Amino acid sequence: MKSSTQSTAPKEKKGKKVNKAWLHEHVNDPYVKQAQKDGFRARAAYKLKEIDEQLGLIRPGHIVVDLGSAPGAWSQYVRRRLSPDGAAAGALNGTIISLDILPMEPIEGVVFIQGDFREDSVLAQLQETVQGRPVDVVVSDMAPNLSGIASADAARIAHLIELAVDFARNHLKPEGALVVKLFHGSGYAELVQLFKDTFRVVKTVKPKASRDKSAETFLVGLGLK
Ligand SMILES: C[S@@+](CC[C@H](N)C(=O)[O-])C[C@H]1O[C@@H](n2cnc3c(N)ncnc32)[C@H](O)[C@@H]1O
Repeated sequence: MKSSTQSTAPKEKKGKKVNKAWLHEHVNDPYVKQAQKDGFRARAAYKLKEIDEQLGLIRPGHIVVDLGSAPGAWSQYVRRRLSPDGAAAGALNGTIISLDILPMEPIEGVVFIQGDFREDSVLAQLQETVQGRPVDVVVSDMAPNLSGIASADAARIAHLIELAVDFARNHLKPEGALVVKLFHGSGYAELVQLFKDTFRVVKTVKPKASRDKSAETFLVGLGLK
């Protein structure tokens, strides 16, 4: 794993000026600095941390599935939550299964599956790894590569979230929780409705670590209907 704390840089198409501005903001970002100090691979760790602290989702003994896990900051956070002393490599009380299209540097005790969550064979591999055990928490930070065509991008995002909801419906404990990232814009209302149809309680959270100008927000479903 690269030693620098990762985040998503804007694509080249807007020119070098944008990338320079992004880089400036990135290196001065307090969450980037904190992530380096705390040994997290990405500032994204603080988004899940805040959601977890607000709603008390992840506890020692849990089985947690992390979808779209690379480079691994959320998995690192969950790993620490499942250690009795909160240590990065302490005894692990629980199970973490992480999945991403991209490779991910190993995290001690975390089972990693590399593959596209949209593919049946990858879902089958995940199901095999879960071994029929009821899952406590599913978290998904999956974000597709965006094309810039709003309707196509919204459809891709919605598809990934629908698949995560299907997985949660089939594998979560009745009182389990699903956290997904989604973006304001077209398709948002329908996805909130899908959550309301699936879960007893639905919350939206915009963590402080999620940049104000980013349209991203997080939906949390608690307890299957
Ligand atoms: C914002 S990053 C996740 C960051 C991660 N939560 C962390 O804390 O390090 C989004 C991830 O979703 C993954 N992703 C996007 N589409 C996917 C798919 N269809 N199947 C699996 N992973 C996917 C990307 O490869 C990318 O690594």
